[in-house]
Amino acid sequence: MSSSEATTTVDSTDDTRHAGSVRLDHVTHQYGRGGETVTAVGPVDLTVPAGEFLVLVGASGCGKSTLLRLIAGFEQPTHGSVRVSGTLPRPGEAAGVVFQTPRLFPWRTVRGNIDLALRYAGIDRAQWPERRAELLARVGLEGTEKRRVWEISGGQQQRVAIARALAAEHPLFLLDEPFAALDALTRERLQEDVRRVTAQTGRTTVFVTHSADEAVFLGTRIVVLTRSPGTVALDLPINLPRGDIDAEEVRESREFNELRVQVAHAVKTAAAA
Ligand SMILES: Nc1ncnc2c1ncn2[C@@H]1O[C@H](COP(=O)(O)OP(=O)(O)OP(=O)(O)O)[C@@H](O)[C@H]1O
Repeated sequence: MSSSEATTTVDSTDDTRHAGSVRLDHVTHQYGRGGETVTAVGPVDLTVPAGEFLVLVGASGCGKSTLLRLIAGFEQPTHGSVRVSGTLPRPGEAAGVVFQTPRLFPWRTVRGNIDLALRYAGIDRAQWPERRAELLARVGLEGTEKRRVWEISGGQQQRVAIARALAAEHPLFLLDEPFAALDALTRERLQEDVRRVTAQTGRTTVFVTHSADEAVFLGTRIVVLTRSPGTVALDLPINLPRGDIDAEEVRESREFNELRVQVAHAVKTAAAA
C-alpha cells in the first residue's frame, strides 16, 4: 500500500478528529460528593461527525444540559471521556454556546455586545465593522447596532446571543433550550434562522430541547434520552429537505408530522421506562 493510500485509510475511519466533531466514550456524570451524589447522566456513547445537527431530547431532569456542559468543557465527566475535534474540550474554546436566557450586557448596545465577542475571539479590530455587519445580517438584525439591549425584544436579544456565539467561528455550536422562554411565533422564526445559519456555515451543532416538533424541524439526527440518569433510548437520522426550502412546506409535510409523532412517543416512553 502506498503512503497516500495509508493516509486516506486513517482519515476515513476516524472522523472524530475533524474540526467540530464530538465523541463521548462511556460518559457518566455525577454531581456532589460522598453520600450526596446525584448521577445526572450516563453511561452514554455518542459520536457526532463534523457538520451534523444533533438534537438531544428528553424529559426534564434527564441530563440534557449536563451532556451539553460536558461537551462545552464546563464540567468534567466522572467516568469516560469527552473529545471535541479529537481533544479535551476547554471552556470558551471548544464551542460557541447559547443558553436559555441571552446573558447579554444590558447596559451595552447591540454593537457593544457583538464587539466584545469579536474582541474575545481575537479578531483584528480593523475587521470588526465588516464581521459585525455580517453576523447581524445572518440573524436578521440589520439596523439595530445602536440600540441598547433593554430596547430590543426578547427574541431579538436571543438573536444577538446567537450572533455572539457565532463570532469566534468555533466549528461547534451548542444551544441549550435557547427558545424556551419565547412565544410560539418568535420561536418558529428563530428555529428557521438557526436552521439556515447552520446549513450556511456547516457548523456541527448540538441543540437541547423538550420539544419533539423543534427537534424534528432542526435536526439531521435526534437522540432521545431516558429519564435520569439519561442514556440513549433512540438514535434517529432525520432526512427532511434542508437548504433553500420554505419552512411551512417542511412543517406541513407528511414526513415531518410522522417523525414528530414518532419522537414525541419515544420521549414519553423513555421518560416512563
Ligand atoms: N449543579 C448541580 N448539582 C447537583 N445536581 C444537579 C446539578 N445540575 C443538575 N443536577 C441534577 O442532574 C440531573 C440532570 O440535570 P440536567 O439539568 O442536566 O437535566 P435536563 O435534562 O437538562 O433538565 P431540564 O430539561 O429540566 O433543563 C437532575 O437530576 C438535576 O437535578
